[in-house]
Amino acid sequence: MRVFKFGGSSIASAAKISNVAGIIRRELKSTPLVVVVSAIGKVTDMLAETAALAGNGDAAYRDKLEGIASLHGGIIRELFGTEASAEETWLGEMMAELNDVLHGVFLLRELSDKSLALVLSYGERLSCRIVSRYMHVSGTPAECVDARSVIVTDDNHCFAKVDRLATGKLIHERFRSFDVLPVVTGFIASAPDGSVTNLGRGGSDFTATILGAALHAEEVWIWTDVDGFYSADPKRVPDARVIPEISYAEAMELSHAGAKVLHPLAVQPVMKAGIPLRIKNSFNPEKPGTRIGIEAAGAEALPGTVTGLTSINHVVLLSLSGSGMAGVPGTASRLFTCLARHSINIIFISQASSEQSISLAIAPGQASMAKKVLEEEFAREIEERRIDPVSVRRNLAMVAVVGNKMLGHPGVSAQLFETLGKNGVNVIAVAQGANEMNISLVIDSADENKALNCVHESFFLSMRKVHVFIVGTGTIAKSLISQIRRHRATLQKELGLDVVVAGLANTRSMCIEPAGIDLEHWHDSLKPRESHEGIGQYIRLIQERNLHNTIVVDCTASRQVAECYPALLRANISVATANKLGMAGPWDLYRKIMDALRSSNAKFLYETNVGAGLPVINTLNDLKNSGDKIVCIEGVLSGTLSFIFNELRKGGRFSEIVRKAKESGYTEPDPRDDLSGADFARKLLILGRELGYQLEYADVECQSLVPEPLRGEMSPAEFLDQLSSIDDWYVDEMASAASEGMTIAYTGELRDGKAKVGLKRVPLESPVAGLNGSENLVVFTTERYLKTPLVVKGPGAGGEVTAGGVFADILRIASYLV
Ligand SMILES: NC(=O)C1=CN([C@@H]2O[C@H](COP(=O)(O)OP(=O)(O)OC[C@H]3O[C@@H](n4cnc5c(N)ncnc54)[C@H](O)[C@@H]3O)[C@@H](O)[C@H]2O)C=CC1
Ligand SMILES: N[C@@H](CC=O)C(=O)O
Ligand code: NA
Repeated sequence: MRVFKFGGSSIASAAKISNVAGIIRRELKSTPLVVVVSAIGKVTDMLAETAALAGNGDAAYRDKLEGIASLHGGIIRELFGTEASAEETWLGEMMAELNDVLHGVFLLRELSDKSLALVLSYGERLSCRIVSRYMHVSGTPAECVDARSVIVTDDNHCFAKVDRLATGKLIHERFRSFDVLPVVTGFIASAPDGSVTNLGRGGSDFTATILGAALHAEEVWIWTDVDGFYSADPKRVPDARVIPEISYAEAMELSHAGAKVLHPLAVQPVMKAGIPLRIKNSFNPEKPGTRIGIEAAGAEALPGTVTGLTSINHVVLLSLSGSGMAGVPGTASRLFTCLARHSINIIFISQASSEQSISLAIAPGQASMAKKVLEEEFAREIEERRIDPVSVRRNLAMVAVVGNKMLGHPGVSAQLFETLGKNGVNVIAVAQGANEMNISLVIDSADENKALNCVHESFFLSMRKVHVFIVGTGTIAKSLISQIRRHRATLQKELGLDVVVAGLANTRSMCIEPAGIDLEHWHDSLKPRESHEGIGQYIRLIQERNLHNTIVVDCTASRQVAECYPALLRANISVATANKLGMAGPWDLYRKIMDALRSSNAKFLYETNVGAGLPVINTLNDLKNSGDKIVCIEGVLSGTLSFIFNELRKGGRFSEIVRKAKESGYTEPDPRDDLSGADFARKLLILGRELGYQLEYADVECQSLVPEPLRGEMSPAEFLDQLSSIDDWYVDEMASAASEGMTIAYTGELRDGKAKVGLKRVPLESPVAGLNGSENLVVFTTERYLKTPLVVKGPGAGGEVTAGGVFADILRIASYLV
């Protein structure tokens, strides 16, 4: 025999009741059933509101009551069709009776718990009769059983305590044998004087497990509108999944803090009797649901030590602190007694061993009252300054990780705090009981979703996500997007890493899609930006989204974007950038970035700032961090300038080569940034700063190849059109150098904190003269690499190699985050 309980959501309409009837009929084929029903969805709330209005002497209760009558009337007419009249007559009688009760409450303007319990009982009495009659007329003989005849309680009317012994006996007698399907009212019971009581909100679950335990049911199934206990609230954690099996204790831990699938009290009767409970979805009955039993069976349970996460969205933290608390027995006792006296429920408690402070989380609605009564209780100590005024911290949430197997398993809290820390979630208070089944944390409400998602991913999922927000949709960004698109599945398979491009923006348009932009058609998702905040709007929205493992990737050449780095880092958002205007920006910006980075848990990587995808910055830092001393860094660090002279050597014309460099994606958005030497100079500036020199851009000696007349305001296109005026000069210059066995190249050098870039004649056999295409050449002369310098050489510009370098930086950040 099984006991089935259907919640209000499962019977909220005629169609849903008929669906439930189908489930019952199907299951009856394999085992006898006892069915428990809640009130029809929302009806208990409507009854409570009606009663409250009547109690306040507000005649509007009649309209509410009318609403309740017509809700049930509609369902009856739909279910019973032409046979509805008998049921409608009965409904009319019930409503008249209820109206009398409410009228009394209205006249007296007094709503006692006893009257409220009576009013609320109509919800289950109505639903039970409707469901049982419907079963009956649709071919399954059934009868309505009023639980008041079998469940007896004390006289605490709205949260009554069950007399288990007497109840057990009555249940036995009533259900010793039954040949028609019993449909029992959930939630309600009777007091010793015969008045109606109820078992507290959600009490129908309790009715079901009391019946199940007394009748030695083989299982108790709670039918609801979700597939079972989720590993976290699916509304907040999209990747949450149904937990196949959990223990009774875990179910209680999970249902205490917010997971509203099951009333925690309901677990006790079946736990004692060792009867499994199952949570099932009446709208998805094929799903196995969650089985709650003695031990979570290994095979089916999710791997790992943590079973589930829960959260309470709004709590307030009260702290009682003061130097006069340590070593004074009785303070805690007075604190708790005082709160208990005022019926203030404590959700969370924490006291550190210094005994200087006790923190409590309570519901926000009780905070002011709690502060007031505690300050009265400790008035003397506060006056004598042994205890401080009670501090109240609002806008907080409580998150808990729960699991049987956390007991004696080192590393769970380490993993928990590490994940939160890397995501910049500040933990305000912590509590873990010695049963080690639950670690509860109080955090800022704004961080709740982020915390739940990163902790959930860390404990439950083999696939870890990073959310990438790209700025810029030009050459580098385009290559990056296509590299991520092509390589994503491999990363998922081989590294268990999902690189989700959650945002894109350029100067005019943007798109934010936390679940991931379709990278095949990313153009279509870009929408014009409405606000005039510039990129600030995008950055603000990224911060507001507050997704876990967020990386902003800068593929622009914009100063405005670079100026956002400090704020991003302070918000614990990591940055990977190809844009040099941060690291080579004014010293003040550079300092701000470095300061923000030091105080942040986020990462900031910029390998492509120098030599594009070539390992220049990482190589330099490896040398430096391992104790080598850099004597000199020299070579060619401009892909564009390298390309120009490599092509001139083959006989090309200057202006045409520059055009080709631009078309090949080597140049800066404005090629004058390359020809002026500025881009090269910035790279040496960055390397100099890496070495600890306080350099400004102006400190770099820089020779410009932009002809004087072309330096003014003009578009890159106009500039290119006018550039041919200097083609002949280069032809002559190359010829003159060649006549001496030399060639010209644009090179740079950083030595003793001094940097310079410019044109130079070099022998034809020198390595610089042997470069091809956009190749860069970086020569590190160090104490260790003195006779034979360390050389990094390869293409130093272009979409694919640069995007590859940015992608590698993203993956470095990801491997830190996940
Ligand atoms: N092209 C190359 O070989 C290399 C480029 N880089 C750097 O990569 C960056 C991008 O270069 P490319 O893709 O070649 O340039 P690009 O001109 O093709 O693309 C720049 C993109 O940034 C966007 N953008 C500019 N200002 C913006 C703002 N304020 N807000 C939002 N979006 C803005 C533009 O709309 C455009 O989509 C530059 O900083 C460059 O120095 C670094 C290494 C190599
Ligand atoms: N425009 C740059 C691109 C790399 O930073 C160059 O030409 O080197
Ligand atoms: Na590089």
